[in-house]
Amino acid sequence: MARPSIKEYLTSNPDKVLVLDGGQGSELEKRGINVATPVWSTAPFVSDSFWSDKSSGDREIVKGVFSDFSTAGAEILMTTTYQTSFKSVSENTSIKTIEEYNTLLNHIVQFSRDCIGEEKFLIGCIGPWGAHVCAEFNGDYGKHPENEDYYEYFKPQLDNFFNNNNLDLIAFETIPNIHELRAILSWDESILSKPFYIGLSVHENGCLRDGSTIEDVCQLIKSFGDKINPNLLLLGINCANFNHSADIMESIHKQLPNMPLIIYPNNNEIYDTVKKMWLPNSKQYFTWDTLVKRYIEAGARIIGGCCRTTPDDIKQIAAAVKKYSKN
Ligand SMILES: C[S+](C)CC[C@H](N)C(=O)O
Ligand SMILES: N[C@@H](CCS)C(=O)O
Ligand SMILES: [Zn+2]
Repeated sequence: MARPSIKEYLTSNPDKVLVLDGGQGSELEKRGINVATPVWSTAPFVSDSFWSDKSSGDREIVKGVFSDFSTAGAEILMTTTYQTSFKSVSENTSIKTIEEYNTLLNHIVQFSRDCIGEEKFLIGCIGPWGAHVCAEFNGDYGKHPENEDYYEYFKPQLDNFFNNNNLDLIAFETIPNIHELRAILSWDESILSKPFYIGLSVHENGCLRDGSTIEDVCQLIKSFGDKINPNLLLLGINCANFNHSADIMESIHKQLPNMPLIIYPNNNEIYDTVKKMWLPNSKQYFTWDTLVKRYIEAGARIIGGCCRTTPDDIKQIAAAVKKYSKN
């Protein structure tokens, strides 16, 4: 394989900060793909013509997104599989069986790998349980979130991703609820058998979207002590408000100083879950240059952008990473 294991890479290059790509789903949308569907950015891949017609327009758009994020400086990129859980796919598309589902995931991962080449790292993206019911930005998991069988929900995607050598790292992204976080942390190496990270969905006030404080979250992680799954490589926040992202990172770093962090905020807009569109919010008070400097000082090892960030954002992030990291 052309690349080392990501765990080995981060350990043997302790000053290296990797540049991640930007908001894949929103970038596909900007370029004309309709992702306002129950499967979000999986939409282009569930159409047969995407695979049978090698010159399909959607194929060119997806390739273009990978290519432009790579050229902008991304060294680690994600599959567009945020809302590709078996539940979301089987309830909303013509794909119904586990066999068909595995074929879909295998195709998407191989296509993504072909787009980025063998040198760059590829993340298998998994959205939260709440993505299916559009609760990733309010953390509302119903009356008894503690009773939900999160493993049953994630298992088909996990089984596929953990067996796919094209993937270097697995992402649990935009996790808004502490019960879901507790469940993920409770799974040992027999379930989460290769490197993974957890990206928390946090409110601009610094709390997890369900209202749990960052202290609650860090305490929960500390409570695992040395029983924590050694494959948990990084913790962080994603799709957080741009303006507040560095404050939140610093607060996590203060409480978990030895935890390698990952951060990729959105561009400050707010997602309207009914219209399935991004709405403008207050303006951005900082530049990427200022934020990236603070992220690195607060222990970030991977930095990128989430929804509505573009290749131009990644270019600015890459320049700032070059300026402020010692790699
Ligand atoms: C804006 S994306 C990160 C989330 C999409 C949402 N789960 C939906 O289904 O509309
Ligand atoms: N990485 C996801 C969004 C997470 S909020 C995507 O771009 O679709
Ligand atoms: Zn996002």
